[in-house]
Amino acid sequence: MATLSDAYKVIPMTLKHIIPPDFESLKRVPDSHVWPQTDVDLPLQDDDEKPERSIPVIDLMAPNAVELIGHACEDWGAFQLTNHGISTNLIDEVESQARRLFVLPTIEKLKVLRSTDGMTGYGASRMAQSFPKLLWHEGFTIMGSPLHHAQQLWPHDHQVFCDLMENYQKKMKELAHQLLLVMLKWLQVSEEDLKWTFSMAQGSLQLNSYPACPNPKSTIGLAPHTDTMLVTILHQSDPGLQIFNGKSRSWVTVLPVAGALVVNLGNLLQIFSNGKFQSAMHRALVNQYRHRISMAYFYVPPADSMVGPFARFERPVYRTLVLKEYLQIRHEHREDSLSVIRIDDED
Ligand SMILES: O=C(O)CCC(=O)C(=O)O
Ligand SMILES: [Fe+2]
Repeated sequence: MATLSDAYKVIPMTLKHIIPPDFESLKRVPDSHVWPQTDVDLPLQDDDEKPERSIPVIDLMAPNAVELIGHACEDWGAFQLTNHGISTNLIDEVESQARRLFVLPTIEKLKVLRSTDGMTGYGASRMAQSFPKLLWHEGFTIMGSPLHHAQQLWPHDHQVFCDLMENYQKKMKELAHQLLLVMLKWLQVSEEDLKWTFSMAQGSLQLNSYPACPNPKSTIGLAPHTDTMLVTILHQSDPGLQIFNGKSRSWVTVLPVAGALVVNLGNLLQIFSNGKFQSAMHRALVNQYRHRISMAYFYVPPADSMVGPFARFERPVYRTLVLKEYLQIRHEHREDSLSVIRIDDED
């Protein structure tokens, strides 16, 4: 079975794009990180968003959860989820371990720098190299056990970090699976259609750090993007996440709701659902006073699995291809990758 790491080996990053700056030492935003105003035109303000304009908050245990989730996937490609069964305690502990990592001196964090063709470890986001400007962000990616890296950071004190990160991934994987079953039900697709994914699915946990920024309006944490995989389950306790509302053509803030997790759909679900579900365009803004941490869990099929609209869709609007091949297209065409695999109407 080919893994995601195998697939990304052939799509290496340059070192320049992997090494984040020593944010702590920056008293102003360097030119390399200054974005054109049009890209950060909506500064984050506590009072500028009415909750009803933003993505829905859905109780997973509600009797009509399937319908609510189905509609949210169609209208927004994202929602906040409560009553999901993951304890607040676990989430808080994982966040505090993530913070423990990111507040280490840069020289320590560079000990676990991701390699140019690697998936795991410390570094800038993979998406960094597709933009002309750099991002006010640093990340740490985990797939399974983070032991190898954790023991380099904390030779005598890494067990808590490892146990929490492994436990969190296990819980996230179960929740992602459960959510996909709900989505399949709404799409009237049998579980069999994603059987291979379910039995071989991998996941990756992306810890995100957005240090407090001297001039938050001039830069961006994560530039607008959709996620590539099936679903992303995100925790944020400080605001910063925004989702693009295609209907009103505006960015809406996703204010953190205590205990809720944000679910957003990736490109693969848009493909599998034949465009009935959409992958949500989103971005992360930075702020002047708080060092914001978020945790994103990506649920990923094996790299050699087939990706295409479910068989129940008689007129597929996307062609079916191997995930590895899609990842290459995605790398080359970024947000246009779904149009590249679209089947034209006249055929
Ligand atoms: O930090 C956030 O709110 C967003 C993170 C994100 O979009 C990602 O990791 O892909
Ligand atoms: Fe994302």
